[in-house]
Amino acid sequence: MRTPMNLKLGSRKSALALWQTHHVADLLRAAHPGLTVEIVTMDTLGDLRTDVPLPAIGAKGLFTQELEAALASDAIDLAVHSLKDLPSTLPEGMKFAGSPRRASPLDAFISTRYATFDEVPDGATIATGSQRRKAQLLHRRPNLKFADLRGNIGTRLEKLEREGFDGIIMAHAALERLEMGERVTSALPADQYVPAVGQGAIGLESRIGRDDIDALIAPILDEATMRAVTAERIFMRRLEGGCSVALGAYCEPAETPGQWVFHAWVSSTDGQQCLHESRTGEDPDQLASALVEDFLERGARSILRA
Ligand SMILES: NCc1[nH]cc(CCC(=O)O)c1CC(=O)O
Repeated sequence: MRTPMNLKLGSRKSALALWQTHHVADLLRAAHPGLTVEIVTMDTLGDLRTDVPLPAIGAKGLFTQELEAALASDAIDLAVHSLKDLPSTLPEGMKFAGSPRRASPLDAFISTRYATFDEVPDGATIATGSQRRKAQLLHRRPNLKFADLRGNIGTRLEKLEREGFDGIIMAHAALERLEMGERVTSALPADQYVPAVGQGAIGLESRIGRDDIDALIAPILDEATMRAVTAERIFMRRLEGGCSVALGAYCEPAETPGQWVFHAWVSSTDGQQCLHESRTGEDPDQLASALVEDFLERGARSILRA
């Protein structure tokens, strides 16, 4: 098989995207001494429209489409995404090629006033751009106020200070990767605040038929991460849930070897109508399928529309 000697990785330009792409480049160079890696950066629709809340833009693949066009024309060989941003159904000719080892999947609470989310008093204002996070917080604390929060990680931390929010919620992995882990006030437990599908994982995307790329990336993929995120994406695909609905799914190894726990969450955007369950079993895909069928029977579709 032909191994390309110069590999072109496609990336967004944000600090987090670049960190993740450089991480993939380092892993690939370590696995293939002599390989040269070039990083091609581009803006996506989601980067350009920072003025609008994400659900209002509405398009699928907000952070991925431009990179997919580059894959289609072989301008890049591999696109490096946050897996969370990669839709469950990809454009024709594209595939989810796998993930290296996942970082923290958790949501982080960041505040200069309160040590934990539970200490935040009624009436306080929490900022987040995510419908899922808002719904999960509101479910427990219906008297909180919310503000929208968009932009890259640095911008969001600045807004916490400048706008005087009582707290913000962001992905723990993003702060860790950017060496701002000390900014995390406390992490929200995954069984209560079920993370987004794929959160904390890098998602590699390639053009179907590039067997050379499959062979090249095989040594840097992580089996346990891929079993978990593949199951989470099964759950999401069946519900057609994108980033603008309150849907969470997180699969992790159980304490008993060979067992997995699948945490699932579907709710209305105000968090009032909610399906929430953690189930243990041997096969992540089967846990996802069984849970999603149960949730559909219990009205998941109408709850997500509410
Ligand atoms: N759509 C935003 C987005 N996409 C990926 C990450 C963080 C990294 C990750 O979750 O893997 C974020 C920021 C956030 O959720 O706070």
